[in-house]
Amino acid sequence: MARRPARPPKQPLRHAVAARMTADRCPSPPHRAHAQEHPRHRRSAGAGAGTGLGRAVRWVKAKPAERVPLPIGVGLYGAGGLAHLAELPALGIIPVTLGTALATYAVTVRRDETRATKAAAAIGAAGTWLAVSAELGPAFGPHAALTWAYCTLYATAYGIYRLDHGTRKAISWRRQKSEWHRLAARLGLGGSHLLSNEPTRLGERLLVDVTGTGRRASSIASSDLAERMAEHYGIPATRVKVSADKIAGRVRISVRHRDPWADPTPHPMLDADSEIVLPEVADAREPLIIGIDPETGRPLEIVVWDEDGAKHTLIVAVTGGGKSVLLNNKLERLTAADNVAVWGIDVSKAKEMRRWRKAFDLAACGPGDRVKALRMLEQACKAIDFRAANAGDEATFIPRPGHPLIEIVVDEMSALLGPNDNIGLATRQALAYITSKGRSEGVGVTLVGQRGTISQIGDTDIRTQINNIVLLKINRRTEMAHAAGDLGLELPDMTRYGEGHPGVALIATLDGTHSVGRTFFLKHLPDLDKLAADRRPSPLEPSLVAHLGEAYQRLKADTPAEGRNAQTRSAPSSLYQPEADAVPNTADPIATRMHAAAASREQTRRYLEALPDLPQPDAETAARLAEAAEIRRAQAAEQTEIPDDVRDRLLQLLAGDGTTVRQVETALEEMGVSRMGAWRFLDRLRLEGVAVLRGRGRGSRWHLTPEPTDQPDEREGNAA
Ligand SMILES: Nc1ncnc2c1ncn2[C@@H]1O[C@H](COP(=O)(O)OP(=O)(O)OP(=O)(O)O)[C@@H](O)[C@H]1O
Repeated sequence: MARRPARPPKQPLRHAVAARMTADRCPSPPHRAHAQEHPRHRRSAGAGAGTGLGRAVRWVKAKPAERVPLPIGVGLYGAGGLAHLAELPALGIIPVTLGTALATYAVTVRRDETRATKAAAAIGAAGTWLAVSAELGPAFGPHAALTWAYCTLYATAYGIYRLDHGTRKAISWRRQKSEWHRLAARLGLGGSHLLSNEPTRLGERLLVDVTGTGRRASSIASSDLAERMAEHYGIPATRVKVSADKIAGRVRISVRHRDPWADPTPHPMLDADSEIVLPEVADAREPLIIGIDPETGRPLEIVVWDEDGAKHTLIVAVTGGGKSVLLNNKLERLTAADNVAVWGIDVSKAKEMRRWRKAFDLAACGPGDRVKALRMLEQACKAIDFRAANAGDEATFIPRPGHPLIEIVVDEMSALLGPNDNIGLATRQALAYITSKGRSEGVGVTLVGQRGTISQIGDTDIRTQINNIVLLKINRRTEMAHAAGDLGLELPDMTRYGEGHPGVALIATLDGTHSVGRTFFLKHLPDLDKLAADRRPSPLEPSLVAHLGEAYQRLKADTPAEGRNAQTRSAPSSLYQPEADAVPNTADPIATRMHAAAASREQTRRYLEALPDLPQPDAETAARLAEAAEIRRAQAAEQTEIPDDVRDRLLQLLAGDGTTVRQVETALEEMGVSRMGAWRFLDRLRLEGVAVLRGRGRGSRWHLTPEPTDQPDEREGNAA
């Protein structure tokens, strides 16, 4: 059996520690002082050790940017002397110099034109010196005047070289690298190398190669390195962020020397000197800018729509964490967009929401508007069904002017979704439908509250459909897990990140990306009034308006006076009669559950039926709305073409006693026409004067338009 080689004897601990300490103090580049102890430096330190030339080489290599030109200067002077001794012809040197300068310029100009010019100029100057000294001798003139001239000119050139931006950068980079080596030894990262160091607005961002440390980048990122660096710089631990780079063996370290949250950032629309400029007209298809990352100066953005459809967003923070300010920022952008119809709901105090409502398509503001909010959500469900049935070639709804994304914004979500009464139940059901089906039909939801728990959101079915999670100031890390699930454990700790400042927001998406920044300071009510003043709601597509019908028009017309009695439209509590629907206590648990479900459905139905209707608009408004609806209907009919087979079938149905809409829908469904399509075809026939609707409500029927009566002959003929 092969014997394993004997292990070398273990070093005494004292020697090992002494050797490590010497190595740890090692600055870069390597030096002889600890070459014996530091194996990685032994090779380089040994080269040329002891000889004068070796020492000179090491001296130059220690600070190459500063020292390389010095031996070049001496060498060039010597070369001038040799050229004179060898009696080289000056006229031969000049063309060689010119050729070399041109070749150098041509090779380097593509990479960096300034450097190419400087290199060509340096070669030209060196060639000129060689030519002059070959001709005259370097010590030509009284008191070796040519030598003095050379020294003066070279010293001047060296001074210019030291002032050059590139030289200063190289010197500073070398210093940073050697400083990093000293710091790394103190941080337990001996053997690591600085790859880059970029200044940021608040400090610096380092990229470090840690392969030489023998540790994995991920283990270094999750170690206490951030805290130790913060300790070194004397700053809060939250201002140092260490993360593994996407290339293995590298870590990224961001150090914010300045307090990022010291000053609020005014809203760009209210600040003429803002570094971020917001477009006057926003576009829902682009991320909406709601703040700024103070470290990079990059905008803090939130996505409301992408190619996969509308995004549902959950915004969570403790009281005073900055929810309203963030929401104001989002509403400002949504109402500035010409392809978004905002439906705002806040059934709590709704102080801020009331300021924006004139720019909303629909709004429910205040505790008395719970029923209205429910009706709005029901309309959203109808809109989803309608858009799904009339999508044409669009797999996913694409927002554009006159065909807008419907963004339902619910502030104080627990007030709307939390109550366990029948309105609460129906509201949660409607919202669960919207969040699960609305994405591809251009209906998005924003929910705002203090916690991301099911008791606040109301339903797991709603919670699981959220795509964007926005976290502001929170008290406990578990709150992040409530809002973001497992993802919450991987995100920056928002209990500490903002150092207690409100408005510091983390925006995370379910695919794992996140960004952090601070919202623009948009809080004061007069500022909201100023911004909302000229904003008008984006209109829905006319066909959808026609489909939603009178119920939508009434919601639109319902603009209650401020401070209306909160009780006027609240649910009559007497309707809830648990005894009436008592579930029989049977031994079969499935039967008991079925009974309970049926009783609950029945209660909800009775309750909703008994809810008072929204107030009727006044006569003038009603006439205006009816006229507008009629115009839109006529426009839709004008754009409708009836295929011949459908026209024949319709004429058959209309002949005789006429037909009901239901009969037309059923007949055309067999021909692949949607319900909405059936309505449009009937409207088209009416526009053409072929069909007419008689009667109202359920008893209404469509008939062929009677022939004109002022043709007595024909009538008589017919009668005959
Ligand atoms: N981006 C910000 N920059 C500076 N200060 C901010 C910012 N956001 C919020 N604040 C400060 O925090 C305070 C509370 O903000 P906000 O009203 O938005 O919190 P909230 O979470 O909505 O509170 P509540 O739950 O009580 O309604 C504001 O009055 C403002 O002074």
